[in-house]
Amino acid sequence: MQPAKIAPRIAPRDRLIVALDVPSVAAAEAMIDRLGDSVTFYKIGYQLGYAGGLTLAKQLAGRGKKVFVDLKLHDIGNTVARGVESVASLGATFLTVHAYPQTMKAAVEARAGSGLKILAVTVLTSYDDNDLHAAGYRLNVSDLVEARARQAQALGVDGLVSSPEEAAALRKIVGDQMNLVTPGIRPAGSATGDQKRIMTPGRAIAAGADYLVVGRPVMEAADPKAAAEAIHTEIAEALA
Ligand SMILES: O=C(O)c1cc(=O)[nH]c(=O)n1[C@@H]1O[C@H](COP(=O)(O)O)[C@@H](O)[C@H]1O
Repeated sequence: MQPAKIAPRIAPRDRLIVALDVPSVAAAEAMIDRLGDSVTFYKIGYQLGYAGGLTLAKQLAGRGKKVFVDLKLHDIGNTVARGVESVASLGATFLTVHAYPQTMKAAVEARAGSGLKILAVTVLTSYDDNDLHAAGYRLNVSDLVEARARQAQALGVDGLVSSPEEAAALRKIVGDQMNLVTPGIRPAGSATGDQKRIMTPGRAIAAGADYLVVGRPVMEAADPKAAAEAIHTEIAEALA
């Protein structure tokens, strides 16, 4: 595959974002200790966020780690805006919102003047065309991802969350101005689980992804640090 344009500004080791999908701050801290220098960027989502994880997010940012707060906000504009302001005060780098126009507009306006970047979730990586149709959509995954990417770009959103399967097409649409953040990463041989649109780390980077979000392949590995380092090796090889 022809490598797509890759944003040069991101330090290679910051391209791996590990999802701290654990039930407690204690479990998260134990994993952070185990991973040590091999992980610079952590994602805190529903499971940990609702169990004290937002306080941990602030502490991690204070300790020099980058933090992605994954709350996938979607509400009336005023509520989204006030929520974004609260997350901005944590010192996080990324916050997710669902890619609906009112939500994206409110989030972008509310993050102004902070260091927080807004990521719009296009179509969840656990969805395929049949799942979208079952939810009442007439568009296929690729068409809906592209339509939402165009809306997000027009509204000034900082980045997109999609499967790496869409990364090459998205890069052509949004150029290198938006961060492409891709979950659905599965190193060769690892279990797919509930993900449907997946790629290996190396192929995702070659397709144009800026950041790879990885949960279970690192968090459930017998040696999480070795699993993270193996992903760094794949990323480095794809960038070379
Ligand atoms: O926003 C996300 O981070 C996200 C969007 C998406 O479309 N798919 C997706 O898997 N994620 C998150 O990425 C992580 C993937 O975890 P694993 O499937 O265990 O690697 C989870 O924390 C998900 O919540």
